[in-house]
Amino acid sequence: MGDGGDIIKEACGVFGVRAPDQPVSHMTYLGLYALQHRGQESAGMAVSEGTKIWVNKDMGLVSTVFDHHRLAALRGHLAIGHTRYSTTGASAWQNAQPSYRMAQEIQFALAHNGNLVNTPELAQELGLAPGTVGSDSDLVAELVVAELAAPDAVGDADPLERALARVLPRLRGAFSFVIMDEDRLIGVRDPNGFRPLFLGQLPHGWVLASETPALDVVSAQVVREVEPGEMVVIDAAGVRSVRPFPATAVNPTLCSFEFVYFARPDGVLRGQGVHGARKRMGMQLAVQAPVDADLVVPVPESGIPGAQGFAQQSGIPYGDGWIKNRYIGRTFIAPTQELRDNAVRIKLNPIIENVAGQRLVVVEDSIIRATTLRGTMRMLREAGAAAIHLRICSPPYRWPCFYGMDTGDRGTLIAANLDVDAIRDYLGVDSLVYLELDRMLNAISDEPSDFCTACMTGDYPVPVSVNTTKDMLERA
Ligand SMILES: O=P(O)(O)OC[C@H]1O[C@H](OP(=O)(O)OP(=O)(O)O)[C@H](O)[C@@H]1O
Ligand SMILES: NC(=O)CC[C@H](N)C(=O)O
Ligand code: SF4
Repeated sequence: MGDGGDIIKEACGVFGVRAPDQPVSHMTYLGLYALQHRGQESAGMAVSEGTKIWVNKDMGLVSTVFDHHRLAALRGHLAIGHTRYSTTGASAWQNAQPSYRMAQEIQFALAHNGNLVNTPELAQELGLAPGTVGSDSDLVAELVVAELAAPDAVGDADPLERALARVLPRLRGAFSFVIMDEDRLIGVRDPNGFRPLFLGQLPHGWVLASETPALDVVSAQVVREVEPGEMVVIDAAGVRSVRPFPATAVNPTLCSFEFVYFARPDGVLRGQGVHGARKRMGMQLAVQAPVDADLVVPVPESGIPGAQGFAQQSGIPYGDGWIKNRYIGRTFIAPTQELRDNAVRIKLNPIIENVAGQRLVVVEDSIIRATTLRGTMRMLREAGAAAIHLRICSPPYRWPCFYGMDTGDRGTLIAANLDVDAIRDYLGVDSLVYLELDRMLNAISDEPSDFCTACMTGDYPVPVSVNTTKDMLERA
């Protein structure tokens, strides 16, 4: 199980709004707050007042970084924002987003959800000295600057759009971008659409966001998803759709783990409610692996809909096994194994009267490095559970993700190193069953082939290089 020094992380959250005469920085704050679960390391926003773009970002949660005074100073009609989980580049202020540049008298800022898989090649093409940029996202800003400065760019009617049209097709991997200049809001989704991106409408404006709950909180109507391989340009004239990628590159493979864990359950992806999909995963588990038991309990929080589905399908009563401390976020983001272990103990405390003497079905969304379940299963045994039957709403997570989740090396992934029986013994449970892949995909969608499943199958939709490391741009 590795040295425990790697961090398992998930996708970032992006938000953008163009709404003249509206408090766009406050709206961005609300949107980022709704996307906090996608990134808890740093938060930032860029706001345009028409001639200048102001950037404010810092390490920490959205509510830590921004207060009323900071927001009040950020006035304008256009803003983008970001909540970060680092996948390329250290978790440090200089890699916080949005990235801002001013080149050839053109200002722009960009925020990125996803992870590029050709970062070393792109950095080499640019001839950047090591350490010039730390993250793949900042590298994209540098690529745009280089195109703005290209001799044949001089005099172009729209240098930024021209630069994007030249840069975007060179990027490989996962990227949902929100980009702005002084007056335009731009959204881009990679040809695979690994990470979500939605377009929403206000009475007098437009919004882009990683997930639909971020549109809900600013009272924007969901219009549609930005399509894989699409760029939307939003200005005073409305929304314009551009296709910067060759049609042959478009191959929709949305991250299936968005449905399992990343996305908020109150959101909708590909027209499917996430809560409903998780519930169906639990129902499928009950069909695949029935068991005689007294109570179905979820591992809060992402295991809850699956446990509800398992209980409904099996007829076994549903109950609470733990109380979750409401002041703690997601746990596997802490930077050391010791902190992660402690976070689990602080986050979840068993309800002894519910579990003592009971034969339990415990439902969880996923096992990555098993920090959560090692802690929570120990708690259940200490609380006197008579039996523990563990059911997981996804297949074993055996392969690293290179598309926006930092799973370090394979040594950190428990299912890459132990078979299911050995994991059952490691966790000290009576039985352990993972949901079969087909059942998981059928629970998600009527079109189950249109998803990335690489971390469960090793089948990577976009080829990945084994030479990429998180600090590849920062090494001297
Ligand atoms: O096997 P692990 O390495 O522990 O990772 C998997 C666990 O991490 C997540 O919980 P998290 O606390 O991040 O979020 P949640 O509150 O949404 O369940 C997930 O729901 C699993 O419980
Ligand atoms: N998880 C993400 O989407 C991260 C975005 C980007 N790769 C970064 O590390 O900042
Ligand atoms: S490898 Fe897994 S986590 Fe990464 S994009 Fe694919 S399905 Fe999602």
